[in-house]
Amino acid sequence: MSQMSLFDDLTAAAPDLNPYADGLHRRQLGRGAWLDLRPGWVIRPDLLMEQLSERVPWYGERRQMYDRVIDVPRLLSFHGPQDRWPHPMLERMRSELSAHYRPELGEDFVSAGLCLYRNGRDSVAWHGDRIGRSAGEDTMVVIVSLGGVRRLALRPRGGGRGLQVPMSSGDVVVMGGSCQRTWDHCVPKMHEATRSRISVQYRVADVR
Ligand SMILES: O=C(O)CCC(=O)C(=O)O
Ligand SMILES: [Fe+2]
Repeated sequence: MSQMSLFDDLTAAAPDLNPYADGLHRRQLGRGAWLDLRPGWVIRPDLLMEQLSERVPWYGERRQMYDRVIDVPRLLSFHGPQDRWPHPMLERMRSELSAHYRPELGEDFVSAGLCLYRNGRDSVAWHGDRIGRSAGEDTMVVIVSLGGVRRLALRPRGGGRGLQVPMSSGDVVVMGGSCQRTWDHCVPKMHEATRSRISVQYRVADVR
């Protein structure tokens, strides 16, 4: 094997990123909320998914629900600005997203929240990311989706017509403007068999 083809083989084995602005599309939701959709940002997303499944320190969470304690139906891992992040691609995505959105957002994304949906029974219930500044201010929450296809469902708070956005491996969805205050979102359970999925969410300081 020549040097060149050996080099090609090595680089071919790594996840990578397409230019973010290519194929980026904004959709206005109303009430000051919008979604940015960037399909196919990550190159070799399933490889990144596999590497993250192994390297991320996943933990389960239990929550009080009325008089019972129940398992949260997904695994989690949270990485703030002071932490060592478990994969260099997580930091590279953070800095490319920050560079793209900084002029509009006025600050950088600083945290990566990861969720692992092991199968179609794992899910996240209706909520807005309203812990911290996002309770009263516009912000952006970025979702990078890896692995099995799932849907992000959104509905206006207080009623009205909702929508569903399919998220495939390597796709990015950004919830922007007033979205966390004026809309709720969820990842519904699926009845069909589905591959596991990892969601990486980037947020600014003091937003959860
Ligand atoms: O799985 C996703 O992409 C969304 C997760 C989510 O909404 C959250 O963790 O706040
Ligand atoms: Fe959320």
